[in-house]
Amino acid sequence: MKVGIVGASGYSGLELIRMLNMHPIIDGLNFYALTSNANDISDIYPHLKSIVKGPIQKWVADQSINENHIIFLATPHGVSSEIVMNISDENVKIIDLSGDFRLKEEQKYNKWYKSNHPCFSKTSNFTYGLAEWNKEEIKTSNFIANPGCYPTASILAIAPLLKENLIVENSIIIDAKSGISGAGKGSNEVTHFTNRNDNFAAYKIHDHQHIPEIEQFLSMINPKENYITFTPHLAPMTRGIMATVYSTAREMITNEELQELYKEMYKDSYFIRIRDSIPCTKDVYGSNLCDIYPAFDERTNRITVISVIDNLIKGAAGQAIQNMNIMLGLPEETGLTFTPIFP
Ligand SMILES: NC(=O)C1=CN([C@@H]2O[C@H](COP(=O)(O)OP(=O)(O)OC[C@H]3O[C@@H](n4cnc5c(N)ncnc54)[C@H](OP(=O)(O)O)[C@@H]3O)[C@@H](O)[C@H]2O)C=CC1
Ligand SMILES: CC(=O)N[C@@H](CCC(=O)OP(=O)(O)O)C(=O)O
Repeated sequence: MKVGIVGASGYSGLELIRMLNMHPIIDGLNFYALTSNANDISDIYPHLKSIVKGPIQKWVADQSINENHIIFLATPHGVSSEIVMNISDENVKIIDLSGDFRLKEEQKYNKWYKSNHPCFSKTSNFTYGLAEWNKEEIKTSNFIANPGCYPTASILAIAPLLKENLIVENSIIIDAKSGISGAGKGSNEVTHFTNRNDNFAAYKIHDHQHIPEIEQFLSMINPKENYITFTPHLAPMTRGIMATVYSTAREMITNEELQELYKEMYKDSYFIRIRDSIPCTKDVYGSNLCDIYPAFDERTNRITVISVIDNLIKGAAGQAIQNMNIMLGLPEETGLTFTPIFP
């Protein structure tokens, strides 16, 4: 099985390389990038020396396709859609990590991504790759839109409550914190050390591209759910996302009942751990796990759910490999059973 990673020089691409290099059924990796160019990937990433070998090449539409059975697009939005637009081979499997094929309404894509989609009609071929809720569809798909990092943490936290119709419509507030690697490898004012170290900041209030993605999926679970309030923050850490999700309960529920509901809902989900203590980002650091802790506050009638993931793994590359496993008929955890890194 030969796999191509487009965007191999980026952060998610590097995580794909690390994990696919240990994957039991993958026997060839090809690397592609835009400007990065090297005879061997370890020339630009010395930490890979004598472990991973292979040149970084330019992606050349149909020629590069033929070199691979599966393609991961770890490329920015706008770039993934350009690449897909120029692929004519319907048999290749594509897993796109960008936001280009997640939204099912063209107007929403153009509005929230602030650009016109070059091939929106191709979106209907893509399945949203959140395996905990969509596994059957993923099994029969050749094209996967891998969920965004914030949507992964947020949807996994709140979906069980919507499925059981336990919360008041449009009462969801998501307060999310991300490590800086979520912004990719580029260096700019946002990622600058002095702006991020010892600092905490909110951004894109009411304007983040993950708002329609979360709303779209939640409304599929419960059609009455239309609008969320979502505020992302940058935390002074390299990796990790914590989503703290608040909603108003229709009726009183005990913490024990919440625990039972979540455990039952995710009993077949290898990567979800329902916690009876409050999780932190390091509990899942470097793993494909998502730890979830639900709690009811009888004074306010609100439910708080905390969810933590590693943005580069369950939020990107690990979830993409989980999807590949399911597409290939393998157990979803194949090659992904490593423990988190703590401390
Ligand atoms: N970082 C994260 O936590 C998450 C990221 N994502 C999504 O995953 C995708 C990748 O993100 P991330 O790894 O952070 O990004 P990076 O900025 O770290 O890397 C982007 C990569 O794309 C390559 N690239 C850009 N344009 C082209 C092109 N025209 N042809 C081929 N390669 C190209 C770059 O190559 P070069 O080095 O040559 O410039 C680079 O390797 C994005 O869509 C992002 O939104 C999703 C969830 C989480
Ligand atoms: C910290 C940080 O900057 N995070 C990125 C999310 C990365 C991601 O998942 O974005 P896509 O939906 O485009 O794939 C952001 O807020 O835009």
